[in-house]
Amino acid sequence: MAPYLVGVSLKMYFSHARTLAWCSAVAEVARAHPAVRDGAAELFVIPSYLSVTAAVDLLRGVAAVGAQDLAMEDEGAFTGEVSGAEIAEVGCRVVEVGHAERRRLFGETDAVVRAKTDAALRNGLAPVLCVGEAERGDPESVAQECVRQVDDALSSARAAGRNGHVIVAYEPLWAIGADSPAEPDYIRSVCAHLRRHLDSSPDFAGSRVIYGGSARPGLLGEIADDVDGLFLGRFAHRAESLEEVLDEVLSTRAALQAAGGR
Ligand SMILES: O=C(CO)COP(=O)(O)O
Repeated sequence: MAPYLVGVSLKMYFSHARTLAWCSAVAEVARAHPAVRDGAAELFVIPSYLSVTAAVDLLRGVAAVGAQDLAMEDEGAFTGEVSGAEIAEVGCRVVEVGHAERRRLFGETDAVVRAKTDAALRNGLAPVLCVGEAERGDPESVAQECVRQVDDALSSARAAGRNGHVIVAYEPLWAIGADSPAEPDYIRSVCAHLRRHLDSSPDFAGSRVIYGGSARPGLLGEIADDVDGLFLGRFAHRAESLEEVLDEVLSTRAALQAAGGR
């Protein structure tokens, strides 16, 4: 059975000191947890840039670390930018691309997302490619729109003949920062469609689909058949919540195994 991927973005919520304390607490939880020890769960953590190298050290052996953004270029006169090359150099394995907040607040266009996805893959990083619809719709058309976003984001990398592992984070924009996630059936339907689509792309074999948008303890068991994991935000700010999610990975796998699924 493939491991569930449990990712956390800390966005810009924490100070450096709080990030270090959180990473230490998460490392302790993860080291002791059978879901991580036995490979049932795979963790990744995405702090802000300045905390990335400390997080790599604190989480070594228990969680991959990533950055929340990367430059389109690999080096040069680009003040304020951080290259995928440097992100990989300091030990990151993943990088977020095209998060809804970057699109909405910082003007990231589809062209930028294409270039950053290519930059991630060019540097051996797995892009955590964020896709999602602006408004709640019918799951079939939402899925088609998400597939369009994925294919658009991957198009430059494809044209350059790249392949690799992509983590598609399905995040309905209306569920980000909300009180509750999208309904389980809605999530399942969109994610199942996205998974079928990725499975038909041999150049990105092994790619996974995770759900984010007010994801929290209690959700995984409701959607587990059709997703490869969760992308958590606010509801992972307590290390205990992450522990609950890891508990659910074990109970969910046991239930699926008993039912002969996944
Ligand atoms: O955007 C998200 C993760 O990247 C989701 O954030 P929240 O879970 O805080 O809504």
